[in-house]
Amino acid sequence: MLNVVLLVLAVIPLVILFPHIRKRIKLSTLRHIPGPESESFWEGAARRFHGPFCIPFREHTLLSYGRVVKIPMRMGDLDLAVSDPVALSVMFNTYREVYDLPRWNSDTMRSVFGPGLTSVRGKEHIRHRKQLNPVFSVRYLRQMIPTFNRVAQELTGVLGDKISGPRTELDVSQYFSRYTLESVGRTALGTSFGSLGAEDGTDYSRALKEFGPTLVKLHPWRPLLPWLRRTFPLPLLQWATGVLPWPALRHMRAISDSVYATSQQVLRRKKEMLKQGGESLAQEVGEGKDLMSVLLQQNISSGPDAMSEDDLIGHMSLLLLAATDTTSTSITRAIEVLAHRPDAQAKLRQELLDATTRTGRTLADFDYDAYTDLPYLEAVVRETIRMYPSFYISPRVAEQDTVLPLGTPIEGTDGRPITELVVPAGTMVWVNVLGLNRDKAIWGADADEWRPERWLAQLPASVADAHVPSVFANTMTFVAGNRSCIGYNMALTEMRIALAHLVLAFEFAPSEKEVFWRLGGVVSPAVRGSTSRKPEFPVVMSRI
Ligand code: HEM
Repeated sequence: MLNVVLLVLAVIPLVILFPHIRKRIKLSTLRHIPGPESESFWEGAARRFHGPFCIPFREHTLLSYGRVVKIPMRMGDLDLAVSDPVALSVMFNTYREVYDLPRWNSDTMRSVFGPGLTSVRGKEHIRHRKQLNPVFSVRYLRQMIPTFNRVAQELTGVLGDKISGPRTELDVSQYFSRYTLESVGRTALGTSFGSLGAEDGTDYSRALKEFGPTLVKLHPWRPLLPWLRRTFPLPLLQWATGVLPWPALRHMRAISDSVYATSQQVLRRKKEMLKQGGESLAQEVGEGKDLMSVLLQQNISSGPDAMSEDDLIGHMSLLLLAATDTTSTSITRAIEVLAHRPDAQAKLRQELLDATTRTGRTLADFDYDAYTDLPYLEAVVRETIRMYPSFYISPRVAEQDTVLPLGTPIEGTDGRPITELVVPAGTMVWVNVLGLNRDKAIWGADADEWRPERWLAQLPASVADAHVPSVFANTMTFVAGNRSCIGYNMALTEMRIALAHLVLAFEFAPSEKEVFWRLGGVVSPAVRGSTSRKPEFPVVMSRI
């Protein structure tokens, strides 16, 4: 009897550890891929690669080792970062059902926001995406231009009021954030979050802003979430988040409650207006043309495929989250480079002046085509999102063993060429957005330089020859495949409009304070020496 008990006790750990041991053995095929050193068996390079101040290490890792990078993780695990266009094409096309968001990622989003696009996986994602795709078409975007113009005018009005004297230093970060939140609030949800000049914003806008930095604090524990969700009932987990003495977790719970309550309130009001019909809808902020109103009307005729109230609430919350900081930090990056490059700033301002004079219209009357017909503005936008993507990496996990062919072989650490990657199931494969956007073999020797002029001439043949699987301008900024950014056209439009209004109204020069970039969900600006957790971007402004 004792022997049987001992045997069982010996077998249990083996059963638990077997999948991990098998994965470690399979991972050994990747051992000669170049990458940063591990700090220790327990830590790998995880602490340096994730966390608020990881940006310099991330940039070094993603830009220095070539198109495939091996990143040692905790307890001997390995992640890959891939920027080889052929391998990425195979991931996004042939293996589109194999490489999905990791479960810890979608489970986090689901726990906080409910079932939005980034919370669902596999077939459920395909169904939701099919329902949402049409409302993101350029057809609807064209109708939103007057709203974006109005919000951009509010932005320049609020900033103009803050300028006292010929040159004033302002922290514009919060105002750019409010511009993007208000733009997407009015056009996507048909709701307003109040004046762009209000000092503190609403509970909802604060909750959305605090999500990213709080998530970065909880990141090391996220891999446990799928297991917790499988093991314990949801009400118990929800109760625990409210009582455990863990400030970041409790904060996340408060964020979740606040976002859910507001989205629910907006949705119920919208449904009520829809029931009352045309007159009532026309008086709403979005005049019944906002994406949620369109979606609700589509939903009525969708029969059994109609989205539930929880689905719609999840979509609303996640759309706002995905739309706000990503776009505002891209606008901030553009203003940062323009402040350092007065020549480019003057050239852009001249193009805008010429266009308003030629057409006899002010920017407030510009439509979609008028904005896309400004080559230098377009070049500034493209070059900024190429050089400074809001996400340097995008996560995917291999759900089964796969082989990814490489377009260009890499040299292994043993000096031998590697032509394909044998990727075991369960391996994290990060899409190396930054690496691809700055790949010198694709973009040329000046790939690390912000040079909008590259977009005014024919791009080098190497760009077309690389066949980058991209949704915009051969860059990986919005990723690609069935999980690519659904709102990229809206983001680009908001950027064009904000930059046009800002550069025509103000001149920008760098602050003497040192600005650096850290991870707060997306890559966000901060001031060296400041203790603030919020994004900060001081810039010297004068009225034109
Ligand atoms: C410059 C601004 C933006 C950037 C750089 C950006 C980038 C991205 C990236 C990289 C992804 C893919 C993430 C992944 O594959 O893991 C993504 C997904 C997404 N984005 Fe954006 N985004 C921006 C603006 C927007 C806007 C304005 C909206 C909505 C109006 C939006 C809505 C979404 C949604 C809903 C997803 C999830 C798509 C899915 O899982 O099917 N984004 N975005």
